[in-house]
Amino acid sequence: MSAAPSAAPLLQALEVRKSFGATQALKGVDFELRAGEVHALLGPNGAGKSTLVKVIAGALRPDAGRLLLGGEELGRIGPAAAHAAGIETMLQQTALIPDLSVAENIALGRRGGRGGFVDWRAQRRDGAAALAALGLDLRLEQPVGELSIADQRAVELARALSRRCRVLILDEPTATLGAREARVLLEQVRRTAAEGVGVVYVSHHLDEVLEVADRATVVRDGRVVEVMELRRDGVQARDLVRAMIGREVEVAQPPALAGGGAIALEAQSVTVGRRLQEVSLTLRRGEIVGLFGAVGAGQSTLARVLSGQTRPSAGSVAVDGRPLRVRTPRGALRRGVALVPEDRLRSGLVPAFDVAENIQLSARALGRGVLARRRLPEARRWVADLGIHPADPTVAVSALSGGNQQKVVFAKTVASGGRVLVLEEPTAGVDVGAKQEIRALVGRLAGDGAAVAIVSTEPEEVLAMCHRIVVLRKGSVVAELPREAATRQTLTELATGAEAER
Ligand SMILES: Nc1ncnc2c1ncn2[C@@H]1O[C@H](COP(=O)(O)OP(=O)(O)OP(=O)(O)O)[C@@H](O)[C@H]1O
Repeated sequence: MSAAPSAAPLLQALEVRKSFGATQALKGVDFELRAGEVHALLGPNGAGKSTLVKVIAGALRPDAGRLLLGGEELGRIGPAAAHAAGIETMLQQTALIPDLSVAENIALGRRGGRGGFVDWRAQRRDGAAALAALGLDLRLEQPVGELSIADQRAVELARALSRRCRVLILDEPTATLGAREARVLLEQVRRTAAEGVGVVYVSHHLDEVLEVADRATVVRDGRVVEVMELRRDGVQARDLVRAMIGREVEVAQPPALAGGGAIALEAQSVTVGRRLQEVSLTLRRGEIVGLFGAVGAGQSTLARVLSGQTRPSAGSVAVDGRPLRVRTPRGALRRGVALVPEDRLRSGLVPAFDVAENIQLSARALGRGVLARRRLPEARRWVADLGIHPADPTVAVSALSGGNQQKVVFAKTVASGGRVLVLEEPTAGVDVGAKQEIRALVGRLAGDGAAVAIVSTEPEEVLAMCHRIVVLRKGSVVAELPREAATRQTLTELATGAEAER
């Protein structure tokens, strides 16, 4: 059943309003999704994208407005009813059961046959059909826990298809994937839409959006500012940026190297079990070094070793010439080493505390906090520098959108006064405007003498920020190159070993 995008709306949201206390997250939003289309939802951090998809998925009750599915009023439904109506959400973390097989996971959550009996044969047939529709060649008996993250995502798509899902909501679905796997997933998303599903695609990755989506609705400050046709010739990322933030954003260039600073950090023959083998590396003051690799290549383990949070099984790390023998983030901070981890939940944000308190947390733990009366002005500076929204440091962090929480994590770590900064995916989930602000700030910190390591699976991230790029594959360093010698292509080839295979 291959369907071209049809013009009649499959899902309509009309005049949807939603407030949280004084914050009006949605100020009367109209949104329309057609069967068979991939429809991107774009906007800066805090624009209201997550709020809108939660309303559509029945997870949040709107204050006003209507939802229609196939022309019929959905009313005020909860998550279970939305699901039963054919509206599914794929979360950033997979929602599969690792011990169950591919077939069982695909069948999961489906109603049994008549009389409650599960018709296993029919389910296997459906499962196989869904996998085939996505172009997947997986064994139905294989436990899902043995699959790569990329294949697990694909099984989730197959599950949505086999459930006859009508609306599928994807929120940053490639977040945990490397570049090559992300492309495969985008193709599978297209195939899902080709089966007649309406796909809502929320992402800050504009190149992915241009590749996968037919249309985009751009939201800013709780309102729709534009609905764009993306399949027309000549639509480029910068057109999306202009619609999202109302101005053009310059492409960041790495800052000029401050000159051969002293060695701040030195790793020698670091090995961690089978995850990292004999990695040696130096970081100089004033220098920004990229640690680039595909997901699982070892760069996250290296980040934890460099920041003193994982002890290597062999080899050593020295900071300012002295061995780094710490185990906790606080211990590392005492030695001036700070890690901004990718996972905000592990990064010690206290949701109930306000933005200013969170920014001060690490510094205070070290006895370096600013005086109480200077706390707010200091926090206001961060809020302005990074464009944290809402621009009020007394708001609880739990009330911030995901991207804005990421900015607070960043501010908190940098405010702790670290001189060696290990930043994991520092701009993941933040909008294009804030990306440039964070990149500019990292450049200033290096200019002031900090040594910075940027850990990323995204070529753009290291190309935009770093003076030098170290490429890892399967736990080893396979190349080290100056920024001028690196391109997206060379980095991807080195990281995947594609070059070696040719
Ligand atoms: N549970 C909540 N309590 C209070 N305010 C909230 C809550 N959830 C969202 N908000 C506020 O509503 C606004 C919209 O947030 P939303 O999460 O929808 O933004 P978003 O566009 O998804 O952002 P991001 O790109 O950062 O994920 C923001 O100002 C946010 O701070």
